[in-house]
Amino acid sequence: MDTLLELKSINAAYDDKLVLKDVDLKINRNDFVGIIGPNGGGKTTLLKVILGILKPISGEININGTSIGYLPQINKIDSKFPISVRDVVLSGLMGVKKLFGRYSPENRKSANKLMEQMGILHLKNKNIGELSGGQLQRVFLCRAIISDPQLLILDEPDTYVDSNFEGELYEILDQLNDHMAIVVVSHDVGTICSHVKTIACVNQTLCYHDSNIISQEQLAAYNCPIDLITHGEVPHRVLKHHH
Ligand SMILES: Nc1ncnc2c1ncn2[C@@H]1O[C@H](COP(=O)(O)OP(=O)(O)OP(=O)(O)O)[C@@H](O)[C@H]1O
Repeated sequence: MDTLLELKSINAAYDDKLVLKDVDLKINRNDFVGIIGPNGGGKTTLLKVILGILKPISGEININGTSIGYLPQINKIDSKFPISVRDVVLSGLMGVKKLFGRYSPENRKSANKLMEQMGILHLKNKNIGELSGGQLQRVFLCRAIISDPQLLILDEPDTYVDSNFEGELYEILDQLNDHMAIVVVSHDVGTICSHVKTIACVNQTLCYHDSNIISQEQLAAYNCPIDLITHGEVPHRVLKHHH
């Protein structure tokens, strides 16, 4: 079981406000981890620490040279920046060698294939400022996976997508999980639990749950807010019971 990433006793803060406290997390090849927790609980901060965007005040991070693809929260992206859909997707290859400073025909082919798979090929020459939230989300998902990273990190990938694409999105993630580890943050506990393999609940501290089935009692014990759960009536959002 190859470890792609390990965090040990991480404390992270903004100014003097402690946001993550004594967090341990290990991601192995083929893991599919869902990160849940209340608003302001520190989920995005945890991703920032993993990505090296935020330096923790203490603790140890072992990345072991793992390549990481990242889908940021779409509402935090400045879509006024003048760049085409195709160029955003290709920019996911920034670390990959270009032929004479240009993207190779293979690069362009894989960008087209991904855009087709996500249903956005017809938008390839559009400026990203002209897209809807759901379209933008697909563009940035293509960008995150085009380099075929060992670890894919997604911060609320389903915020703007409709329920049709949400199903497709998780099918795509399932396929990718055959050869890459996935960490996904979501507020939709029901949806996330039915797709991931394990769950980490983040509310300043991190509680790791080695299964995708989690009861209300366990959520409460992990300090995760029960009001995150949508009860009964809404299809596909019923939380599985613990056996
Ligand atoms: N750049 C920043 N400067 C100061 N405080 C910040 C900054 N970013 C986040 N915080 C604070 O840190 C805490 C954790 O924020 P974070 O974004 O990690 O939470 P989250 O679990 O991702 O929340 P949400 O579910 O609302 O996206 C919050 O109290 C937030 O106000």
